[in-house]
Amino acid sequence: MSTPATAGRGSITHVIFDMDGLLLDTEKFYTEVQEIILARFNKTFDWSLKAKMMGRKAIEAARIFVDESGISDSLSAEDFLVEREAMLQELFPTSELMPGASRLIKHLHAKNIPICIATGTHTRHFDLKTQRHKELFSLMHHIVRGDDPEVKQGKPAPDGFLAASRRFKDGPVDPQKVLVFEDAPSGVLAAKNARMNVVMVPDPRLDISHQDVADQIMTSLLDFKPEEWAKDWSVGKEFKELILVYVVTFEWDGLTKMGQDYSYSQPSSSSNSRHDLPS
Ligand SMILES: O=P(O)(O)OC[C@H](O)CO
Ligand SMILES: [Mg+2]
Repeated sequence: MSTPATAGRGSITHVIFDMDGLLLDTEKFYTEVQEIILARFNKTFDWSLKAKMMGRKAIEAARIFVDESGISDSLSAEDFLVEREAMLQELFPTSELMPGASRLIKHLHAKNIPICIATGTHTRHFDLKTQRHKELFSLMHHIVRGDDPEVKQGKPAPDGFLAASRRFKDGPVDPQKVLVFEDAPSGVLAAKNARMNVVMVPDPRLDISHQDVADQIMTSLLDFKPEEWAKDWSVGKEFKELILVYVVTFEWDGLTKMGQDYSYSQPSSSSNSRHDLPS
C-alpha cells in the first residue's frame, strides 16, 4: 500500500464511492458476457481491453469493445449492448459486496462523514445490482448514476464526481477535501480531472501502469486506514471507553461486535485473493 499524497491528507471531509468493481463485485459479470460474445468471433477478451472499457458509460464502453476487438463490421455497439443485456439481467441480481465495503460504509456513516456514490451505470442496471443491498446503500447521502442529466460525459470526464460534489449539503465541496474510491483507470482519471483525492483499489489483473495516477493504491478496502485521511475518522479513545462501559454494563454480546470495529481490524495483505476476504 502506497503512502497518501499530502494534498488532502488529514483534511478530507467528504467521500465519493465508485460502485462497480469497488463496492460491488460486478465487473466479473461484464467480463464473463464479453468473453462469451468475443468467443463467437473466435477472439479472446483480454485485460488491456477490459482496462479501457471499465468505469465508462455503457455506450462508450460498447464502442471501444467493437472497435478495439475488430468486430465493428459484424456487430455494432448498439447491437452488442442488446446481445449482452439478457445475460447481464440474469447476473446482476446476484451481485455481492466487495470485501470491506460494508465495514467502510458503516464506519464513515457512523462518524457522520457525508458519503455518496458516483457510478457510470444507469438506473435500470443500478436497481438490479443493488436490490440485495438496499439497507447499506440507503446510508448514502445521494447517488449519481450514468444516466443522470448532469453527467453529459462519462468517466474519465469529471462530470459524475462534480455532480456528486454539488449535491452534498452546502455543496459544491472543495475538491481538495473530497476523497474518491475507484477501481477503474477511467474513474481514477475522472477524480483527478475533478481535482479530487483518489484511492484506487485495482483488480490485480490490471496492468501496473494504471497505478501511476492515484494518490494511494490498496489491494482491498479492508486495508483502508481512515485516520490517514482525516484525523477525526477513527474511533476516539474517550468514545471507546464510553462504549466499553456501556457494553460491559448492559450488553455483553455487544463486546464481541466491538471486534469488527476499525480500531481492532486486522490487515488483509496476507490473503491470496481479494475475493475470499470477509466483508
Ligand atoms: O464502475 P462504475 O460504478 O462507474 O460503473 C461503470 C460500469 O457500469 C461498469 O464498468
Ligand atoms: Mg468501477
